[in-house]
Amino acid sequence: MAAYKLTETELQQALNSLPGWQIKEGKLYKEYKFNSFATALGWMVTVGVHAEIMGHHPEWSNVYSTVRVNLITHDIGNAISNLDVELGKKMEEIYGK
Ligand SMILES: C[C@H](O)[C@H](O)[C@H]1CNC2=NC(N)=NC(=O)C2=N1
Repeated sequence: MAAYKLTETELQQALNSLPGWQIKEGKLYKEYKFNSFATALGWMVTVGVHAEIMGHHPEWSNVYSTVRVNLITHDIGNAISNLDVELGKKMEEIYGK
């Protein structure tokens, strides 16, 4: 799917449906907490499969049971796109399972 830069209005609407997410240094950011390293890693693997299917990949880091995620689209000059929102929603869906 093609990536397009979101307008400020679209971005605000997206944030309303992404609990705990914020704009940090120009990226869509969230810190996820898990019960254990294994749970965090399992979530990352499932999200990673979806990222690969989408052809859209997160910047993220893991320390024990914490995963910090930054979503940005390199192909459109490092702007937040529809694909970042789609991936963020997929992360929420998998986190809630
Ligand atoms: C060709 C390939 O689909 C592109 O390079 C994709 C890969 N994954 C990507 N991931 C992210 N986060 N941004 C991109 O612009 C991007 N581009």
